[in-house]
Amino acid sequence: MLEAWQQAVENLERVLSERDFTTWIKPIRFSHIENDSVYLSVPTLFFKEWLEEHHLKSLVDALSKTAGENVSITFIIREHDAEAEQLQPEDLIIKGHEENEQIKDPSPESTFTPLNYKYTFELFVSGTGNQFAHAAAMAVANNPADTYNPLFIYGGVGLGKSHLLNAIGHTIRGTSPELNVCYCSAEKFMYEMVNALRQKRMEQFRNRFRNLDVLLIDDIQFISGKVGTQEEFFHTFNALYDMHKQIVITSDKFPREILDLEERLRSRFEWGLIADIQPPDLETKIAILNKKSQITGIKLPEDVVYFLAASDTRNIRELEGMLIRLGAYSSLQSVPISLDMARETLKDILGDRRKDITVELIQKVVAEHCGLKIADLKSSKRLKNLVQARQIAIWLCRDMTKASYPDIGARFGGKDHSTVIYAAKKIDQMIKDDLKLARFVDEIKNELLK
Ligand SMILES: Nc1ncnc2c1ncn2[C@@H]1O[C@H](COP(=O)(O)OP(=O)(O)OP(=O)(O)O)[C@@H](O)[C@H]1O
Repeated sequence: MLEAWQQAVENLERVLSERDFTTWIKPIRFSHIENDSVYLSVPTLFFKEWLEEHHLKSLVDALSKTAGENVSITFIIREHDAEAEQLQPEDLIIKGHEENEQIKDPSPESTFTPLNYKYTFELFVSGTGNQFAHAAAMAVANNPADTYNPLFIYGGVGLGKSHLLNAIGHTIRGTSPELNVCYCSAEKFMYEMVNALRQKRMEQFRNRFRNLDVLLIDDIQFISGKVGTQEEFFHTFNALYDMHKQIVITSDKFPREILDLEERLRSRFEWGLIADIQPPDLETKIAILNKKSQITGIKLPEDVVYFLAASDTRNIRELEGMLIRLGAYSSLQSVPISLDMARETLKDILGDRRKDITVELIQKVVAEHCGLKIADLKSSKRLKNLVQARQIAIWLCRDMTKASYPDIGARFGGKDHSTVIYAAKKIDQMIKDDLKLARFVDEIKNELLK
């Protein structure tokens, strides 16, 4: 069986990438056979779990082939892998690991994660919610280590943190190509560290990170609860900070809210400037959509831009997702993007969150917002403010509920369905022409979606 194993390893070397083979197969040792299973020893628990998840099938296939029989494999952890044991097992577990090329590349000479070419300042729309973080990022990009250090950017998912971090990197690389800039997610930092430990090249790892001019670390909340990674990052941080090198960190939480983070790291994150990103308002969402539609070439009519911007999207990534979906649908089905098509195509995405919204709820919230009674909305009174409130309520019912036109008409005091269509169209038009009204309607929508 030992010979079969050696042959299997040789065969695997031919089919796997050099990187995968060196990293994952080479360190495996044949141990013994017990109860019809081949026992292979590996350096760490992390290694064992990784192999089980990613390479077990190829190992079993390769060994069964060379052994001429079906074999099963059991991994055991080698004793006395001293350096690797410095880390706690829970510190070695990579959660939600993304299998992209950069993360997969653990070789000593692996480069840092490349910057995303789409995430530049030119393509970032500054608006309410991100203005402060945007300005802080620009200041740091134009004067690294001379303004805010560290710069800590935090905010909810998909609101542009990575975009700003990459933009800082692009600007510095453009203006000061001599500076050594590293963009790296906290997850990748940990992953590289684990590999360095296993391959006994911690010195190389430290030299790489501690000789940078600019360290851009994305999603630092990932190191929460990971003791070994926090320790290493602490020393990296200190080394860079003491040498007046720029550090920029992003997180989905304020430093104090990151659980299981050592106090000494937490306080360091607060040494420089903390800038938050809040969800964008309607105008910013419209500007971002217009920018993305320019970049992607997916042309959106104005009413669709408003429809997307005013939808209850939680973040910009989702907004982009909807744009891409409309673009794909339009090109695959050869239909132009229109408001009706957008409603239909996105109903699954938007529908779910709206199932609790009823005509009655809309009437109540609109009446409250406009200082009217629900009965006024249902009446036939023609006072200007009343007519507009009624039309807004009807428009919201069409947009946010599944009620049909006749149904909506019936619940607004027995109006016929052409009145409902007219009201909805009127507001469609007014929203395009009157930003104040658009904002007002958006406020009511937000209230309904709370
Ligand atoms: N102000 C903006 N202008 C233009 N595009 C933006 C803006 N904010 C976010 N985006 C876009 O939204 C998408 C998500 O942004 P990004 O990945 O930077 O979010 P994030 O805050 O880092 O999210 P996560 O918490 O998931 O890491 C990207 O495609 C980005 O280009």
